[in-house]
Amino acid sequence: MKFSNTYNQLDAVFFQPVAPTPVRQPELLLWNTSLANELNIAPELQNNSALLAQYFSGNQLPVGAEPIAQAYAGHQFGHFNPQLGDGRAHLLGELINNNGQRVDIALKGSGPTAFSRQGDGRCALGPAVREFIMSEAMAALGVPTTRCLAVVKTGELVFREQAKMGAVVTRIATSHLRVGTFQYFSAQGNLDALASLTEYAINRHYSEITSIGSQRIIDFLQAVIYKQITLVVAWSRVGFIHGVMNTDNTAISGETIDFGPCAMMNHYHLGTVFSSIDRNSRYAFGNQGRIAQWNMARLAEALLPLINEDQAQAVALVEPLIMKFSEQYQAAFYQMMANKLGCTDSNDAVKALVDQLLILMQEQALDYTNTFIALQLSLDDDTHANKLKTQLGDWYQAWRDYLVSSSTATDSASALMTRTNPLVIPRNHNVEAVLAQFEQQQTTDINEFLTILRDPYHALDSTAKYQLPPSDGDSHYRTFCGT
Ligand SMILES: Nc1ncnc2c1ncn2[C@@H]1O[C@H](COP(=O)(O)OP(=O)(O)OP(=O)(O)O)[C@@H](O)[C@H]1O
Ligand SMILES: [Mg+2]
Repeated sequence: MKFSNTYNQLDAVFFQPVAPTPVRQPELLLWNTSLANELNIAPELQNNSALLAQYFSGNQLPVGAEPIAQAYAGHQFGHFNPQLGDGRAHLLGELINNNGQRVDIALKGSGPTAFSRQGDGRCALGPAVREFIMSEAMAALGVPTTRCLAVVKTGELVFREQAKMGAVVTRIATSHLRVGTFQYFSAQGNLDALASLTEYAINRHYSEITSIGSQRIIDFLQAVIYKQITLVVAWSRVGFIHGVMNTDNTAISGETIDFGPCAMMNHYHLGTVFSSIDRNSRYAFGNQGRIAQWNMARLAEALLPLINEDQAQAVALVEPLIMKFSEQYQAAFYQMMANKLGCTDSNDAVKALVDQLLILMQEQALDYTNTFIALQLSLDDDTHANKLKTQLGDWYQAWRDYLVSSSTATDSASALMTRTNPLVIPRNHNVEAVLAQFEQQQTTDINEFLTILRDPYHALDSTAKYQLPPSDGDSHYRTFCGT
C-alpha cells in the first residue's frame, strides 16, 4: 500500500494523532478483493490473511500509515453538538486508486480517541458486517457510496445491551469530510481553519471550481447541493432509508456514509421508518429530500463568515441556493421516476403518471422493487400485464397508452427500465438472516448473497431466492445505531 497523506498536513486543530488500540485475537472475516484490486493492494499481501488481520484490526500499522482521529461537530436529530469527531475510528491515511482518485482508508471500531466521550471506541460484529453488505449492494446499485475493504473479528467482546463479538471494519471513502467538519470550525469562530478546510475540500472534490473570493464559496456550496440531490434521488430509486441523516453523517463528497440504522423499503410508503431512535420519523423515506435540504442549509450557515463579514449580505447570497433546492430535487426525482417507468422525459403527463402510481402503491402496500420489475416484464408478457391491470386499474392502460403516444418503442422502454430498476436489493430480512449466522458462528450464506447483490440488474441462479419481501412486510423490524 502506497500512502500519500494530505489531511495530516492541515493544522493540528483538524485531528488528533492517535494509534488504534490493539485487539486480542484478530481474524480476517471478510475481504473485498475487487476493491483491494482497485486500490492496487499487492497480491502477496492479499494472500496473507494473517497480515491483513493485523493491519485491518489496527494491531500493526502498514508502512506509510499515519493514524488520526478527525474532529467534527454535527446536528443530531436537529440538535447541534459542537464536539463529536471520530470516537471509534482511525483514518490510516490516503491511497490513490487505479482511477487516479485519492481515497481515505479508515478503521472503525479500532479503539478510543480524544473524541470518544463515554464510548468504548469499539464496534460490534453485526453492524460491521452490515456496513460491508449494504455498501457493496449500494455500490453495485449505482448509488454513490463509501465502501468496505475488510471486516476483522477482534476476539474481544463489546458490551451493548448484551455482550457481542467485536469487529473492526475498514472503510474506503473519497474523503471523510462531513457537513459537521465545517460546522466544527464555524461554531468555534476559527475562520482560518474554516477557510483552509473549504480550500482542501474544493481541491479534493470540486477542482473544476475556478472562481475566487466569495463566489468560490458559493460555487462550492452549489456543487455540494447538486451532489446531495443526486445522492438522495439515487436512494429513492432503490428504496434506501439512511435512517440517521445527521449533518455529521452527510459527506461533502456526496457519498452514502454511516450505515448504522439504514434499511430498505419493501412495500411503498413515504412514512417508512425502521430506526428505533427515530421516534418522530424525522428520517422517514419520504422526508429524505427535505432533510438533505435542511442539512445543506446548515452547511450554508457554516460557510457564511467566508462569504461576507456582514451576515445579512452573506445570507442574501446563499438563500437562493437553498430555496432552489426543492425545485432541483423535484426535477431530478421526476426524471429518475420517469426512467423507472421506461420514459426518457419527465413532462407533465409523466409526472402525473408517477404521482398516481405512487398513490396506488402506497394505498395497496405494493412492493416497491417488485412492482417496477412486474411493470417491465408486463411489456411483453400478458400474465404480468393482466395482473397489473387488476392491481392498478386504469392507471396501467394510461401508462401503456402514454408509451404509445410518445412513440416510445417497447424494447427501448424495457431496456431503460431494466437499467433503472434493480431485480434485487439487500432486503432487511435477508441481511438479518446472514448476520444471525455470523452471530451464531455458523457457516454463512454471505458469499452467495454478496454475489447476487453485486449484480442487481441481472438474474443469476439464486437471484429469485432474494427477491421476495418478508411475509410480515417487516412490520416489526427495527434497526439500531450501529454501535
Ligand atoms: N462505541 C463508540 N465509542 C466511541 N464513540 C462512539 C461510539 N459509537 C459512536 N461514537 C461516536 O458518536 C458519534 C455519532 O456516531 P455515529 O453512529 O453517527 O457514527 P459512527 O457510526 O461511529 O461513525 P461514521 O459516521 O464514521 O460511520 C461519532 O462521533 C462517533 O465517533
Ligand atoms: Mg456517524
